Amino acid sequence: MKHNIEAFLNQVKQRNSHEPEFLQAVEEVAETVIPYILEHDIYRGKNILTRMVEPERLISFRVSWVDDQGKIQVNRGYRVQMNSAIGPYKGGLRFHPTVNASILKFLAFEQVFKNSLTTLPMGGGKGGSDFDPKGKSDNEIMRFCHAFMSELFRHIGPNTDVPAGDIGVGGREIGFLFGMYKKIKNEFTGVLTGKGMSWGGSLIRPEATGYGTVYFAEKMLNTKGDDFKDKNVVVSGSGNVAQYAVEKSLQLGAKVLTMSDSSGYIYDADGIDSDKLAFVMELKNVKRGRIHEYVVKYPNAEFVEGKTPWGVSCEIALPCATQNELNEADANTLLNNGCICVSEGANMPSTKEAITAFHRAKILFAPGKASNAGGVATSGLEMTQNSLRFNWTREEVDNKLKEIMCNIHDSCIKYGKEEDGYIDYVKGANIAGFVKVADAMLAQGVV
Ligand SMILES: NC(=O)C1=CN([C@@H]2O[C@H](COP(=O)(O)OP(=O)(O)OC[C@H]3O[C@@H](n4cnc5c(N)ncnc54)[C@H](OP(=O)(O)O)[C@@H]3O)[C@@H](O)[C@H]2O)C=CC1
Ligand SMILES: O=C(O)CCC(=O)C(=O)O
Repeated sequence: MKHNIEAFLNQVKQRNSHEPEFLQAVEEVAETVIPYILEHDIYRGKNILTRMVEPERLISFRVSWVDDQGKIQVNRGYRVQMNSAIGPYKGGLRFHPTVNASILKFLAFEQVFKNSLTTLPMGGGKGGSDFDPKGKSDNEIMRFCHAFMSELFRHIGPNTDVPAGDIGVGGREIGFLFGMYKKIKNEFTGVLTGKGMSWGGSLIRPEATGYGTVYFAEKMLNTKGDDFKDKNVVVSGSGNVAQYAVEKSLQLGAKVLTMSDSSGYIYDADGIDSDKLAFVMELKNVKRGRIHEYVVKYPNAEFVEGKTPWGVSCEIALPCATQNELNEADANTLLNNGCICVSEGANMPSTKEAITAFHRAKILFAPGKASNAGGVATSGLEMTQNSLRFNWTREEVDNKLKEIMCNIHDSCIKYGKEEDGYIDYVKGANIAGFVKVADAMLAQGVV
């Protein structure tokens, strides 16, 4: 068994030697899925995982645009179309200076499993650019988005590939991207999700990833007869996912102590209540400011520069910023401080060593592909509403989101429950995600 995993990983390493994040994501899946493949005749000898780690298509393109000084700028754009066995490619666009093929392939690979877990008919993809939105004017953002879509449009479509937001891409960017797609194609279709409410968006989509992450954590806690009430929660990030993870934690009666951005974190021992959260939302979504401005408004809180918040004592940790933001030392600190539950809002925020520490301590740990699947699931619901040309109410969408998160939790138990009763959510999510995609690939033959 060990030999099969090593041989497989060596082959993937040879082909993708300069892609550490992609290799990290593949390794985590291989370690849990290869044993399952070897135990099941229908999957053995079909090279399914070898096919799944090779993107069906990886598009890279030049994005030229003019900045406010009249200078011509050039960025690189990408779309990784990873797997379309169970539906059109689906996954976000990330605008961040660190974006490269490795990051987008890891995200697209994770997306295949995540989308399968939602039970909705969506394949996996991801895209973006090394464009840095920080400090850019609205007009620069618009010109960049229009230039990006002037190439991307030929590779996507409502039945082909449906992008959405991710880091650096929110409602504003989706609007500009949609506007250019509509102009070039002369059609009004559900080609993107995360759209505004007056032009095809779904209620609850902005909230869905953060809410879903908390719904999943609550389900995990329920297996121990526990819940969010009166728990101390530490959150990283202050963007879309973090904001709504904080909101839902507060609604469930928890006390949220931290939020962060790439400059550091704020620690508010009195708790970030709903008024303080409204301030953060205005600061981040409208003023596009930095998290340290929180302590100017709320001087009882402190700002810790250049650090992540994992040293703050808590029962529940919600990493909602970025990949590999929580390492082994952080995991041990969280465990020593009494943390009992980690639910990933971000994609792959915990390193492999951190996950091993959580598993060894047998605490509740949910990998992002299960716990943050509420975002893409609600994108799937947006696609359904677009096809129906009908909008569901806030309550209807929220109930469907809860049901989907509940089903994902059940799938993780089905494939991840161990003999001693401990639930390995990593194993559960990987195998459950794999089975549906693998069955579809087998049915469709070698294509
Ligand atoms: N939006 C969605 O629906 C979904 C998002 N996700 C994942 O959730 C995570 C957050 O995404 P989202 O909230 O949408 O993105 P946003 O752009 O809205 O927010 C990102 C947040 O993370 C921080 N951050 C980004 N990069 C780093 C870094 N290198 N170090 C420290 N902090 C960093 C940002 O700080 P700063 O402003 O300083 O850069 C910001 O606070 C990502 O991993 C994304 O892939 C997963 C599922 C769905
Ligand atoms: O809503 C979507 O399609 C994308 C969400 C996403 O990028 C993710 O799940 O990581």
